[in-house]
Amino acid sequence: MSYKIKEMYYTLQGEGGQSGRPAVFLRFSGCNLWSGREEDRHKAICQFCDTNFWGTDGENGGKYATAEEVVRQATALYPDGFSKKYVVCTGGEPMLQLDQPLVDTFHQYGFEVGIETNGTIKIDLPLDWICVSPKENTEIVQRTGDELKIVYPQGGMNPKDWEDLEFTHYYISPMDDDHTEENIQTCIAYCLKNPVWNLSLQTHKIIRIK
Ligand SMILES: C[S@@+](CC[C@H](N)C(=O)[O-])C[C@H]1O[C@@H](n2cnc3c(N)ncnc32)[C@H](O)[C@@H]1O
Ligand SMILES: Nc1nc2[nH]cc(C(=O)O)c2c(=O)[nH]1
Ligand code: SF4
Ligand SMILES: [Mg+2]
Repeated sequence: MSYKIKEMYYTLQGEGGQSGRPAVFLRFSGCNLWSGREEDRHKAICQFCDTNFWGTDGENGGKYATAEEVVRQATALYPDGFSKKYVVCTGGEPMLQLDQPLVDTFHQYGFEVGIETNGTIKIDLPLDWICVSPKENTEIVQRTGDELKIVYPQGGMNPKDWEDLEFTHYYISPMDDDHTEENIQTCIAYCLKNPVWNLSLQTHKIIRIK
């Protein structure tokens, strides 16, 4: 299996329960809810995406022929001799490409493996951290994990409808759009009223890292 990767870079996890943790971000190209082309955004199932996942032209992007090649590149981004490495598989939709050989190889090389997924594809992989971020008008088949992270407000989506799923942490993350400041206030008020939900900020945008 080969892998189409938009970019791979070393940074801090900006969102959710692992926020602040150094990690390699492995951004796969392609998504099942949007082509990634601006001219298609208005007809996409997911229209608010903040990410360029089209093609393989980013930092360390490309077509990788083997899992070993991917993991070797990820390892090279870390300081030498650190044994609790962490890779966040994202995209695009990482479940279109992430497979057992790649997860196994990351584990062999001393990585914990996390994922940021839209939840429309069932995960049958031994992952160390699963973040599901559901999108309106999709069927969520991955209904368990470590964190459920709802981008809010998101059309008519009601976080209450998601409280029965089996996650350890429940996060509300402000929609980044033309009304971000207002959305942050809406999210703060929502968490204070509904304390099952904790606020997650996109801290990498605040501190201006990738
Ligand atoms: C770009 S997505 C890639 C992973 C996967 N396709 C997904 O949607 O979870 C990474 C994270 O960014 C979030 N996200 C995307 N666009 C956003 C926006 N405009 N404001 C806030 N969060 C956003 C997603 O909900 C997801 O949690
Ligand atoms: N620093 C940083 N943290 C992130 N957490 C989730 C991200 C994503 O795009 O999946 C992301 C990202 O793009 N950058
Ligand atoms: S599902 Fe994720 S990657 Fe795909 S368009 Fe939506 S936010 Fe972007
Ligand atoms: Mg991002």
